[in-house]
Amino acid sequence: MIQEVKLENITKQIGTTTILENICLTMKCGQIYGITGENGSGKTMLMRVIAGLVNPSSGQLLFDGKNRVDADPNIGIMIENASLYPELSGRENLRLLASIRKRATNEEIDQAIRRVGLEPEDKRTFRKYSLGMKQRLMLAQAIMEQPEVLLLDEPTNAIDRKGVELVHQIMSEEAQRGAIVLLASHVDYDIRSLCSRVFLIEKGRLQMEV
Ligand SMILES: Nc1ncnc2c1ncn2[C@@H]1O[C@H](COP(=O)(O)OP(=O)(O)OP(=O)(O)O)[C@@H](O)[C@H]1O
Repeated sequence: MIQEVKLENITKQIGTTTILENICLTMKCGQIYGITGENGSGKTMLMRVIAGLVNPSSGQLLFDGKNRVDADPNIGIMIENASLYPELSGRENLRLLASIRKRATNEEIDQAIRRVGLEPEDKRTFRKYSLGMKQRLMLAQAIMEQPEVLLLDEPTNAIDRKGVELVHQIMSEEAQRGAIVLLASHVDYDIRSLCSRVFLIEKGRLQMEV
């Protein structure tokens, strides 16, 4: 398990626009961290940089003091617009994604689907899922490989009340397992009830602890 993820002066520029500016952040295993901020403030971009989906323009991202290549961190990410195949069932989608890294067995995939309150045997295609079901499946995808770092971008915005409690429970369980959990959310309740530390991002700058 990774003990610490450290961001040192992470900056991301696209063209002449600075999207993230000198972000410094240290996250420790077993903790849930929150990031809140207005639309367009940089929350999703920060998640993408930590996940390795986007390279920072400058600064360092260290996993137990090592760069990504040397540390090879196991990162789970739940992000808006995740591309799942509309014509495949939930289980088929996750099996396809799991075949890339081969870290989760079919049994572990089914377990993750059950954990989010869905049914692995459900034959319905992803296209026919409700918004909340889609979001649950994306959470199952994020946790199925037992990640060391779990990044959740607005994980509850389409989920019903009972589902929200379930998502909170899963996040707590993941932290108890030793994962570093980072949650981006506008939902005050999510942030306050779960996170040991909460940061505010404003125009790409990580401001203060709320
Ligand atoms: N590929 C891109 N090219 C140019 N600008 C981008 C790109 N991706 C994001 N941005 C810009 O970066 C800024 C931060 O976007 P980001 O999606 O990280 O915001 P956010 O805090 O997650 O917002 P929301 O709460 O709406 O999800 C925005 O101004 C956005 O327009």
